[in-house]
Amino acid sequence: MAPPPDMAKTAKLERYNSYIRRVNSTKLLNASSKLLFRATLLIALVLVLFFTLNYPTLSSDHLPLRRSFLSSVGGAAWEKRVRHSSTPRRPNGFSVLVTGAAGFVGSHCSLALKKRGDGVLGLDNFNDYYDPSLKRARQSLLQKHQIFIVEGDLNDGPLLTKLFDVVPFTHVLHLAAQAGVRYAMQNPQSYVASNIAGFVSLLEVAKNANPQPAIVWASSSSVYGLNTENPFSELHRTDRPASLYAATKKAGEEIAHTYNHIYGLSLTGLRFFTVYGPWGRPDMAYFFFTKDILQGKPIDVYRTHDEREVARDFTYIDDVVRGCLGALDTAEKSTGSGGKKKAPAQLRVYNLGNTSPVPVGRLVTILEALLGAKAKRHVITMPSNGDVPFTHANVSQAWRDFGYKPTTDLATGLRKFVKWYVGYYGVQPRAKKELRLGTTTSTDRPGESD
Ligand SMILES: O=C(O)[C@H]1O[C@H](OP(=O)(O)OP(=O)(O)OC[C@H]2O[C@@H](n3ccc(=O)[nH]c3=O)[C@H](O)[C@@H]2O)[C@H](O)[C@@H](O)[C@@H]1O
Repeated sequence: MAPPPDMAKTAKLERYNSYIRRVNSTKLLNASSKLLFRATLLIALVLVLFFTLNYPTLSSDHLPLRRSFLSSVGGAAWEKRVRHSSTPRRPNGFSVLVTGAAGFVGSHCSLALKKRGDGVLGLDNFNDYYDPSLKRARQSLLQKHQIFIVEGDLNDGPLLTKLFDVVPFTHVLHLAAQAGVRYAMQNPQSYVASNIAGFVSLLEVAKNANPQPAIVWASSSSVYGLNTENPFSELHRTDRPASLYAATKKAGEEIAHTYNHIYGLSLTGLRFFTVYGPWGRPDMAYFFFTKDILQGKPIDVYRTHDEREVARDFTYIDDVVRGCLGALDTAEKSTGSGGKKKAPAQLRVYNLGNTSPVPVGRLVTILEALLGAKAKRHVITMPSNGDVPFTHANVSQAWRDFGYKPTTDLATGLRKFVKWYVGYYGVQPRAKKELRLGTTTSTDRPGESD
């Protein structure tokens, strides 16, 4: 029997309503799964960006990805900046790639080269071994002098290749490194990554370049290690490093030999002796002693196990810059091309020191006078941290080959450093008046802080 018409209508309405509910819930489901999908995509993107930009090691696998996110590399405008920065402005001027250009020695050398008309392109990874804002301030200073620093890592082979594709560098001044003797016990891998893997990465690209550049690079006085002959000569033993830092620099010298031997690269290693001065490195003793003395904090002054004072051949930055430029000026051309050696090439190593060691206690006394504040000296026996008791350079070879002659004693150099320090950090030393420190601004040129 057929239902009465009213009931049939109600049943139809009921079926219609349930159909609408089904359609609505499907729509709702579709909408929420779309939302879920988008949210997941967003979170994944944020995670990729986070890990890419914060990846803490120098793993080359991740660098191209990181670079493409930073997107500062490549493109016509970028290449134009790279070329402009590297173009010399004097006849027969050099075109120099300065690695570690935002570093202490790197920034000073870049400015000195630019000033005399050479083209300079910087490369720096702006790592946070010490306050990166100081590196950024040096970068701004270089930028004012038309020096462009490419932000990238030595272990990024494709980036280095790209740079050499764009510019036929005549020279490389390789100063990028993991510095610091004592920190090597805390972070050994960073020394291997920068000073060994990074150096090999650079040499691999340089040997394939056409023309091959001549390379001048920073070794270290620490390679003398447990050497007791005095003053240190390039002819002395360097096979007893006291720290991993020294071992990686010594490894660099051996690696330089290999690339010179196989590929005809012209290579000059410079053994720097405790370089100090304006725009210096905050991890070095003279720098953090200054900070701590001003803040009334105690400082550790090391003495040797046989109760003698620890001493260093502290070398002022301007002297070292002259040494670096002298080494570049006398570097012969590499002899290979396209990865093939054509003839024997130049291989050199030089001490760049001050030739007059000063005990650390004396350094503190000079700082006290300049700052007008007494240091809270905590004299302790040198911990087993890779430090050596003394350094003392014989620089006769650098003098003979490029006229290297240090001219700045520690008191003069520290006065220039303190003058820069108080200007840069905006502090007032009590001795300001007596010592005529004056003030300086953070825009002072390195090497011209007097
Ligand atoms: O000549 C070099 O090759 C090296 O010079 C410095 O290494 P270092 O001489 O140890 O310089 P600082 O760390 O500034 O130490 C200077 C002196 O102060 C001493 N010192 C350091 C720290 C401290 O708390 N107390 C102290 O008495 C050290 O033993 C050393 O004798 C640089 O840090 C290295 O990167 C560089 O390669």
